Amino acid sequence: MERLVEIERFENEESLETTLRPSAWSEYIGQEQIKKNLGVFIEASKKRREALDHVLFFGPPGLGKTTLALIIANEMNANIKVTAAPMIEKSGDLAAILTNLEEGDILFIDEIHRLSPAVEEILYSSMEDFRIDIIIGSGPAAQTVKIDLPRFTLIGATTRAGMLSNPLRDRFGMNFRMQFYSPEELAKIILQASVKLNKEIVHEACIEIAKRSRGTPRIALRLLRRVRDFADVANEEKIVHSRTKFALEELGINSHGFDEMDIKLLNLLIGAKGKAIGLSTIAASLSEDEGTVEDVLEPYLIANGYLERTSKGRKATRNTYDVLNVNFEYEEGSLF
Ligand SMILES: Nc1ncnc2c1ncn2[C@@H]1O[C@H](COP(=O)(O)OP(=O)(O)OP(=O)(O)O)[C@@H](O)[C@H]1O
Ligand SMILES: [Mg+2]
Repeated sequence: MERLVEIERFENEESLETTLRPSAWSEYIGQEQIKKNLGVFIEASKKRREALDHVLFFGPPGLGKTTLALIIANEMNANIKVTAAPMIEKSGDLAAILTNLEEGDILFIDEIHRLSPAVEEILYSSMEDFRIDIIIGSGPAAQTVKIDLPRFTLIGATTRAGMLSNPLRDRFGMNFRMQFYSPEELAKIILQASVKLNKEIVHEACIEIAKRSRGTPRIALRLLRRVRDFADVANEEKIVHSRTKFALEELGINSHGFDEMDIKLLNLLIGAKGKAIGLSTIAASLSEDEGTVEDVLEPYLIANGYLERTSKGRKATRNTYDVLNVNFEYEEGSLF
C-alpha cells in the first residue's frame, strides 16, 4: 500500500527532492543543537587545517541526515563520495572506495548499520589509523599488504542506532540524534520550498501542512507538492488555506498527520485493553516487517506520547485514547 505520509523515497520524486534540498546552513531549518555543535567543530578543524572528525547521524527517515552530510561537505569545501552500506558487499569494495579518497575528502555511508562484519572490520582500522590491511591471494601464499590512507572524514547515517555495533559507534568522534521538527519549523521549510517551486502559499496553509507531516520534512515537502497539484488543477495562483484543508482531507490525512497505518496501530493498542502487545504481533497484524514498525511507525508516536515501549511490549497511553476519541474504560490500576 502506498502511504501518503510514507517516508520511503519514491524514485520519481527523488530528483525533485534533490532540487529542494538546502545546500547551506542558512536554509537548513531547526536541529539547532546539532547545527551549533557542528558549526564549532567545522570551524575548529578548518582553523587547524585538519579533516573533520568522523560524524554519525541517527534518527528516523526523512529528518535531514543526508542533507546535513552534504552541507558539511559544502562548508568544509570538501569532496564528498556518497554511498550506502548495501552497495559495499565485499571488503574489496570498501578498500577500492577508501584508496580512491584524497586528503580531506568526505565519505558518506548511508544505512551504515547494514555493513557486513567483514566490511566493518576494514572500516575500523581505516577510521582509527587511516590504514587498511588487505590480504592478497589465498592459502599459504597469501600476503598482507598495509595501505596508508589519506586523512578523510567518515559520515555515517542510520535509522537504527540500536543495530550499530559498539566498536563501530565508538569510532565516531561525534554522534547526533536527529529530532522531529515542530510545526513552526516545518512551516518555514514548506515556505522555503514553495519559493523554489515558484508557487505562492499563505502562512495558514504552511501551518496546516506542517501539522500533518509527522514532524518530518520529507513528508511536509511531499504534501506540499500534492496540495500544489490541487491548487494548479483549480487554477489558483496561490495555495490558500481552504484548498489546502480540502486537499489534505481528500488525501485522507488527519489533523495529527496520522495515516491509516498509524490509526491501525493505535487501534490495536487500544484493543489490547491495557495489556502490552509484542512487536512481532503488531508487525503481523499490520502486515509490515518489524523493522518498519520500529523505525518508521513508532518513533513519531513515541515522541508525541501516543505509544509507550515497555519491557513486555507496546502499550497505549492516555493520549492514544484522547486522540482516537475513545472513552477509556479501565479497572482501577490496570492500565497505567
Ligand atoms: N532541516 C531541514 N531544512 C530544510 N529542508 C530539510 C531539512 N531536513 C530535511 N529537509 C528536506 O527533506 C528532504 C529529506 O531529507 P534527507 O534526505 O536529508 O533525510 P534523511 O534523514 O537522509 O532520510 P533517510 O533516512 O531516508 O536517508 C530533503 O530533500 C530536504 O529537502
Ligand atoms: Mg538519507
